[in-house]
Amino acid sequence: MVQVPPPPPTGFADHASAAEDREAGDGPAPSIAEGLSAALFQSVVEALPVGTALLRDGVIVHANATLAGQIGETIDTLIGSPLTSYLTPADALAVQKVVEGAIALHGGVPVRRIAHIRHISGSERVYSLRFSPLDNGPHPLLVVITRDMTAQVAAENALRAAEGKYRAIFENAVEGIYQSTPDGTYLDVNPALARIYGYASPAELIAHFTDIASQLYVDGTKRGEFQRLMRETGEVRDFTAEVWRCDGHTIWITENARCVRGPDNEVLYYEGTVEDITAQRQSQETMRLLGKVFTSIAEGIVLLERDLTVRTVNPAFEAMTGLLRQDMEGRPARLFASGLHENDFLATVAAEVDRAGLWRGEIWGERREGPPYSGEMTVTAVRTRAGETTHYVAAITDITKRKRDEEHIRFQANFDMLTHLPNRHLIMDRLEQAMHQAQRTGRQVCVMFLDLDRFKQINDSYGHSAGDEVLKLTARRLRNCVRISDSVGRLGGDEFIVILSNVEDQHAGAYIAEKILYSLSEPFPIGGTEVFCIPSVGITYFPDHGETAPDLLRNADVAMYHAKQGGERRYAIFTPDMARRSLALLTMESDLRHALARDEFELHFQPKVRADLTLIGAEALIRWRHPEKGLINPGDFIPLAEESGLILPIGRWTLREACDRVMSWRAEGLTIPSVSVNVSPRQFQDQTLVETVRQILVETGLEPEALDLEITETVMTGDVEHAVGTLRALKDLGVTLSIDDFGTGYSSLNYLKTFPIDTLKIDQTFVRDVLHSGKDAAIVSTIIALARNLGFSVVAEGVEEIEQAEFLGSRDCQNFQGFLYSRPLPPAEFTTFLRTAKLETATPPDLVPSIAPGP
Ligand SMILES: Nc1nc2c(ncn2[C@@H]2O[C@H](COP(=O)(O)O[C@H]3[C@@H](O)[C@H](n4cnc5c(=O)[nH]c(N)nc54)O[C@@H]3COP(=O)(O)O)[C@@H](O)[C@H]2O)c(=O)[nH]1
Repeated sequence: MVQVPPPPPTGFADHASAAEDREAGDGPAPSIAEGLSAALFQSVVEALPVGTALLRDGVIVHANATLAGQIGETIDTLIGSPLTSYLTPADALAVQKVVEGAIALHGGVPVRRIAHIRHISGSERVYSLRFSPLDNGPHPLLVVITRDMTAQVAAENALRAAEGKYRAIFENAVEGIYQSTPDGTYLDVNPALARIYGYASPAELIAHFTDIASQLYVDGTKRGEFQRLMRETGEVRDFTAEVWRCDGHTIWITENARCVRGPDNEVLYYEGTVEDITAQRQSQETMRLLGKVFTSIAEGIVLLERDLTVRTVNPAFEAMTGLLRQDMEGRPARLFASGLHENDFLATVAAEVDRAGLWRGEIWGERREGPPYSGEMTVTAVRTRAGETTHYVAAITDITKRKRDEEHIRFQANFDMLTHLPNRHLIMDRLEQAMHQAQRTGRQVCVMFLDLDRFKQINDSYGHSAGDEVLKLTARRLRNCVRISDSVGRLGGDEFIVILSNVEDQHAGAYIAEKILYSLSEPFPIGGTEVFCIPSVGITYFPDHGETAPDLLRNADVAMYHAKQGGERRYAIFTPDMARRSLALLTMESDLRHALARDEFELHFQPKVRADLTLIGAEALIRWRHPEKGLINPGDFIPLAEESGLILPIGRWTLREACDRVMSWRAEGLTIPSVSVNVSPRQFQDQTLVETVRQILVETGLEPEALDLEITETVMTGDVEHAVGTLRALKDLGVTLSIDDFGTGYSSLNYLKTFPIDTLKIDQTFVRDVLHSGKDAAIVSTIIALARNLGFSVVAEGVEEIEQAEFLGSRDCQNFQGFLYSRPLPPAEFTTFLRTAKLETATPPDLVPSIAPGP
């Protein structure tokens, strides 16, 4: 049975009105308004837009129309019903607890619950139930005000859902998202931005940045640019910048941001997104670089479609072939010179690339104009991940020059560049081949070693290009002297080799040597003049004179050396004895190298006298006191010293020793008007000769006019201008000059008048037979007359008999040197000679021409 509640207290209306007024408030229940009539209060409650009920023990004792409408029942139906009966079970339980705790509520804080009220129609709506106790006691009266919250809760739920959604986007976005202040701090950032900038969390990032301009951007001006855009346009789009990461590395980002403004258009903050485009930029950069590689690489690159039409070519290919990219693109590739490759060559190459992944080889490439080029081509395939070929890349290098260079190098390796004859390497190879052939046929091979006798002189006198010309002409003449099946090679310098293969006997060598000597005895026309350059030829035969190519060559060299010793226009066939002598010479050369240091040289002196036995001078003649071989005469070692170059230090020693010796004799009161010293051709060519003479004169104190230098006629051949220059320079020092062995060489009468000569020495070979040979007598008479006419002094050497001296005197030669007066003497003996011989001593003026020159 429903217990009828007592009538509401007078204050109910007041209370309800106050509850309506303060429905959102959380203060204690207001006191019942005073001054309102109960009826009016009832009306007010009835009119309230919120449901209102009085509950006692949870049962509705009073309800207004709004509550009735909210439930869909009449007020009468409601009264007497527990409020919880209109609620969902879960809510009913919660409300029941509130009702049960109503006593505790009294005088306390109103309690609000959200609950679902079931409408009679079956629908449910969400309400805010606000309970306020009206009195105390075991069964307090509760005012409950119900307000429909369905729309608000739905809106709040929707908002929450939306917020959750956007928060999730914010939290999980791959792009960085931020809100930042115009003065350069972050208000909020998402985890992605923290990640991009290398921070552990958004909070760490936000805490770190106090000035974005200086802390974020590598280029400090970037932030200014960002802000300018914000100011001017309110947004930035695709704003690219390089920024610092937390770890000190830099990355590239792109930003899109906008300016968020307040109601007064003031800037509240910036919000924007950040994308890390480092990888993208790197790949763009890589693409850019690859593009650059493609356009700037020196190799020609052709990109081919699968069907072997040209996709594109690079500039290097255009430059290499003259073919234009626009003419090639989209067309079947024309890479190879027609006629030099099979028509389907490219297809064959592509098939090989499909099979093996690569093709590499040499090609003849086509050019737009001109001959084909020699190319090195590498073709590779561009494949999909699935392995399907989409393109081919052909890289081509023009190796025409390299090929030519290789050819040149091959030529250089085998041929002498000057004469184009086979060089040592190739000629030795040919010799070996000829030896093999001879072994098979039982025949012989003839090896001829040639050396041009005066080549060095030509080189020194006329220059290297003249020397080169002589070598080229020699090569041509040699080739003309032999059969096509024979070989001619150049070993280097002025050394040539001729190989006669398949010779029957040992006459062939001599025959060809004669032929060569005859051919090379013809003058060589060089630069408007003619020079002579005759070879010495050494001959060996395989197998008699050596079983290996080097042996044959070495023995031919030995034979050649002997031919040279025998004079010009000579050839020699090798004999074992020659080898022994060569060895002796080699040993001597080695000893000679040590002789100066070991002080093994000495000078002997031979007087020069006038017919009245006045001493006019002495000739210093070198001797070598060999520790084992005893005294060696200059004839046996001077040629070797010349050849080896040792003559230069030996010559310097001789000069100094001769001058010193004269000074020593003078110191002993023995006067020698003049000392003659031989100057060999090699010494004469030496650039330092004049300075050496000057120095020695200064250092020894000998007056220049007391030194006479004997040179041979050979200086008149070759570079005469240079020779005259040297002679003049020597003369300028004050020394006198004699031509030694006059009549045996190539004296040109024309040069005789040019050369600043003082004395002609008639060679002893003419003097020797002057009494018995009319010709020699005539030559001697002629030389004397020539000297007289040219204003030279004349000395006859090799005078052994008084009759010879008388004959010479009768021909107006008054100066003599020879055994008749004295042999060359060692210094000590020469001292005795000076002291004991009954000789007058001439003073230097006595050395001037004995016969005055004619007008
Ligand atoms: N570059 C140098 N050459 C030199 C030097 N010393 C000598 N020589 C040259 O060596 C050649 C041989 O000289 P040598 O054996 O000393 O013979 C000289 C005389 O001994 C010899 N002579 C002198 N009188 C007679 C004689 O009456 N009968 C005879 N049978 N021989 C005689 O003649 C040589 C002197 O010759 P020359 O120099 O031509 O006056 C010889 O060519 C020397 O030049 C040196 O230091 N440096």
